[in-house]
Amino acid sequence: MTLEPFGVRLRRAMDQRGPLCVGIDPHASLLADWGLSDDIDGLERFTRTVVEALADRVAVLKPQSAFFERFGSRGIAVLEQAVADSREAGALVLMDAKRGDIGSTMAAYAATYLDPASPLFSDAVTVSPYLGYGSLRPALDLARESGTGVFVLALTSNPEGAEVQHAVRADGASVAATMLDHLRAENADAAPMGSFGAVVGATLGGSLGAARAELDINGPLLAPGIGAQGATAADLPEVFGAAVHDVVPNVSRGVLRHGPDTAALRSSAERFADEVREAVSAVDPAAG
Ligand SMILES: O=C(O)c1cc(=O)[nH]c(=O)n1[C@@H]1O[C@H](COP(=O)(O)O)[C@@H](O)[C@H]1O
Repeated sequence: MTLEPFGVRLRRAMDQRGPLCVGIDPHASLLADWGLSDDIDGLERFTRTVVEALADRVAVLKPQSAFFERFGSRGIAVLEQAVADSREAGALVLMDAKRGDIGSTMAAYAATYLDPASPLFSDAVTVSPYLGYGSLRPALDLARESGTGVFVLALTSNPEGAEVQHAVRADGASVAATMLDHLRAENADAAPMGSFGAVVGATLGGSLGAARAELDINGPLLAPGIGAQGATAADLPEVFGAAVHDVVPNVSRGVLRHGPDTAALRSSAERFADEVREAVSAVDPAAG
């Protein structure tokens, strides 16, 4: 079965479920707060609880691979199950793996997450372009073929990102703006939105500089940083301007800290989703 392009599926999910992405980040400290052991059983129970609470209602779930890799092959098995169960319940799965390597190795990462035959097959994956945007080509091509998506780190939510991402090339363009340019070209002619997204932190306030004018990539903008990193839904219009209509805000710890109670996880996700809806609806899509 061939999937519709990821951008089509994502826009539909955003319209139907609201644009929120909830991260599945089983930090050791969260396992402890939930009364779970820091072992494979704790990981499995934490993950199953989040998936059961949210996969039938949020647009996107974003498992953070690092927290599963930490437990070796049994952690990966929990991740595989979470991906399958989440997709089965109707959530799109964005695998947060932030892979990036030379093209020939990138092809193997692409096969891991974007080949429908893979046990970790996901709807989209995060990648790092800092070996050069062109090194991502195998992932971009496989995503196009398999109806999946790729999210490229452009302006990350952490303060250390600026030294790389705001660096200016000989032609005057910043590194981040260059990534956004590449993505715009990748998404050209796609409707209602392309499958190739950028990661732009919700924490960046007014500090995007010239890159803010480059956010119109005709693709999704994953915006982590709401909740534990200090940003709020109300910050989104200032950071993104009219591009806020393409933003998929991510909250991980801000929701997860309400577990293990299922109802509390759900109402927290609903609250964030309502706040995002309200902030986004206040922005005129035609505004600059
Ligand atoms: O790609 C990401 O998701 C990401 C990019 C970024 O710039 N900043 C960022 O925090 N993330 C991820 O988003 C999640 C944020 O988690 P919380 O701070 O708990 O909401 C983590 O899984 C991060 O790895």
